[in-house]
Amino acid sequence: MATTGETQPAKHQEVGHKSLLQSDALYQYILETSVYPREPESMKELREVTAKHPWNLMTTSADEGQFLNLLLKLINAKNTMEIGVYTGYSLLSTALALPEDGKILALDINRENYEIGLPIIEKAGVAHKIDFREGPALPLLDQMVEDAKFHGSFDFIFVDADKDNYLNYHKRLIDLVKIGGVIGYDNTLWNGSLVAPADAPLRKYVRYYRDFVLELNKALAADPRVEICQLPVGDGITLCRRIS
Ligand SMILES: C[S@@+](CC[C@H](N)C(=O)[O-])C[C@H]1O[C@@H](n2cnc3c(N)ncnc32)[C@H](O)[C@@H]1O
Repeated sequence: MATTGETQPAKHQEVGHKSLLQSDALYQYILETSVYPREPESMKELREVTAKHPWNLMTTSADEGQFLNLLLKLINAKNTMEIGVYTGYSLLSTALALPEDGKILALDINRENYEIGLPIIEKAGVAHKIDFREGPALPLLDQMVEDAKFHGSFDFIFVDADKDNYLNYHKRLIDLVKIGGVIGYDNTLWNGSLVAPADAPLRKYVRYYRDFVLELNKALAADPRVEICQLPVGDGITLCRRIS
C-alpha cells in the first residue's frame, strides 16, 4: 500500500485493513489462514515496529508482501530495484526472496524511515543484498538510462512511491527492465477512488493523485511493449511483463 504520509479515508480507518475486499472478515481470514502463519519472523517484527510509526498506513500490507516474495521466486529474480522503501517491509520481503548474491537497488527520498527497519533487515542476514540510495528516483533513473550497461539489466522493479511520477518512471524503467522481466506498480486501484462519483467526498491527496493513477492505468493498458495484469491485492498492483 502506498500513499502519502496522510491519513486514509474514513472508511478504511473504520475497517482497519488494507485491502479492497469488501468483507473485513474475509480479509482477516486470508491474513490469519494463509499470511501470518507463513510470515517470516523478521517481517513480522518489521510490520510490528512499523505499526508504531505515525505514517504506518504507507507500509505494504502483509498479504502483498507475501505475494511479492513468491512472485520473485517464481520468476527467479536476482537483480531488482525498488522505488519507495519507507521502513522496508516490501524491501525485506524482496531481499528474503532473492538468492545470496541477489541485488536490490533501493531508492527513497527519506533515509530516516529506512533506518527504522534496517536493524531488522541486518538481523535477518539480507542487508548485503541492498544498495540504498537517498534522493529522488527520477534523476538517478535518468543517469541509468544514459548508461547502456543498465539497459535490460533488472529482472524485477517494484514502484511504490510518488504516483504523479509513475508515468515518468515507466518511460525510463521500460529500458532498464529486461525483456521478460516484470515491473510492478503499486496502488493502481487507489483506495477504490477510481470509480467514485465526481462529487464523492475524497481526501485531498486521494483526489489529487487519482487522475495520475487513472492516466497510468490507461497508458499501461495501451502500451504494446508490456503484457499486463492488474491484481486487487493490497491497494491494487499492476504487473507489467516487458515483451519488446
Ligand atoms: C508508500 S511508501 C513505500 C512503502 C514501502 N514499499 C513499504 O513496503 O513500506 C512511499 C515511499 O516513497 C518515497 N518517495 C516519495 N517520493 C519519492 C521520490 N520522488 N523518489 C524516491 N522515493 C520517493 C517516500 O519517502 C515513501 O517512503
